[in-house]
Amino acid sequence: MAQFLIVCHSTTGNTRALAEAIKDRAQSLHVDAELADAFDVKPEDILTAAAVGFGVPTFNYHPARPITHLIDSLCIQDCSGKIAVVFGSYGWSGQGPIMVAEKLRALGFKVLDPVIRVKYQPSENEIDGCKLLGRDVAAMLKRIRRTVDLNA
Ligand SMILES: Cc1cc2nc3c(=O)[nH]c(=O)nc-3n(C[C@H](O)[C@H](O)[C@H](O)COP(=O)(O)O)c2cc1C
Repeated sequence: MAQFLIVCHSTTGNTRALAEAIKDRAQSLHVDAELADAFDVKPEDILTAAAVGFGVPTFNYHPARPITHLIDSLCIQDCSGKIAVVFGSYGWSGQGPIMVAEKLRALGFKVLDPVIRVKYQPSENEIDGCKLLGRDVAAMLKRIRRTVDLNA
């Protein structure tokens, strides 16, 4: 799997549009980024990625189940220092991404700000915000790679 794995659950495409923007910007900066549906991702795919994006819409006042199921399966693994970004579309309460970010921090992930929440379909400005997040992840991964190269 990719160096930057973006895992997404999206029923009507709103969260997926955010995920695509993050992935496209990271790829444009020559980062090995891949977008996958949560149903197709295994815990080991997350453990081998250096950075992980979680696209999580809110349903029934909770984060989408396929994403929490995946995160719960990571609980006994060491995720400390792994970079994460969290984002998702919502309709009225929108707590899904916040709850996921808290879970990830408790697991040791370094969750970047901002956790992006978008009401229903993203606007162009909101897509631009996702592109900035993709750029930030790319910059961090490049910095890590440079440090590893210098120490080799
Ligand atoms: C059955 C159902 C339950 C929902 N529950 C919530 C909710 O509790 N809070 C909220 O903010 N939005 C809720 N929504 C709205 C969705 O989060 C919203 O439609 C979102 O854009 C879906 O994103 P997606 O297209 O990526 O799946 C609900 C939508 C459906 C269909």
